[in-house]
Amino acid sequence: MPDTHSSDFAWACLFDMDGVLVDNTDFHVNAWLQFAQKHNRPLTKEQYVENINGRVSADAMAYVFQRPIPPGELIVLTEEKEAIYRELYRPHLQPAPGLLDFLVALREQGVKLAVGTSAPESNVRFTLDGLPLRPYFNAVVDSSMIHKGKPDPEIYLTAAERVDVEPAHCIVFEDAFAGIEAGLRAGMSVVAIATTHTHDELVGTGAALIVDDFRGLTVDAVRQLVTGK
Ligand SMILES: O=P(O)(O)OC[C@H]1O[C@@H](O)[C@H](O)[C@@H](O)[C@@H]1O
Repeated sequence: MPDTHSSDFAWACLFDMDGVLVDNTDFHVNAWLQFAQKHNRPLTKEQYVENINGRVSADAMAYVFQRPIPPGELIVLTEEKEAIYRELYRPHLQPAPGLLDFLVALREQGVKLAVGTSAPESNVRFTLDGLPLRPYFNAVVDSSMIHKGKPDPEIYLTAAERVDVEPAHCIVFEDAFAGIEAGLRAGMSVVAIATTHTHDELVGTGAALIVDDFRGLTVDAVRQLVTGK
């Protein structure tokens, strides 16, 4: 019997990490607030969501300290903040609801899978090897591999290149405004996950689908975003 669901071209799903593979936004918020307080810098949750969420550490730290941070200092400050985050989140580390079943279903259909994250490599190891999720993915792109962070499209364009799928045939899964913009600017369809933002806040971002988590998704529903069927 012919497979009516298959597509005649390769397609890929590119996943953001924080807030998507894991529902950890509150832990990042608390880590940033603790970190800022320690350095006597003013920072609120609202400022975090607007200016830091989903962005690479170079941009986040420049926002917190209101100045560009030289490379050596950036490494030290980043690891200080991320150590606080990992300590807070470690006891709660778990995949987002429905994620594992969804990844298995995609792999069974031969869909290429990649991660595109603004996180540093230390947090990628913590999450992808800690769960472990790395075996599901054909490629992982983190902040050490790119020049410009989200909302620039570089992270997702690099991920598409690594899995050898053209951008128009890629679907990005994102929770952050900066990440949604990065996916759209890369010429990709975006599925927004309503973890950091509410469903209502995500309406009007340009995301093709908005879901609470992966339990509401099927391979067919996302395939339609690239095949247009
Ligand atoms: O959402 P992504 O791209 O996985 O981003 C990771 C970054 O997300 C931010 O929200 C965190 O505050 C950072 O510390 C983290 O590195």
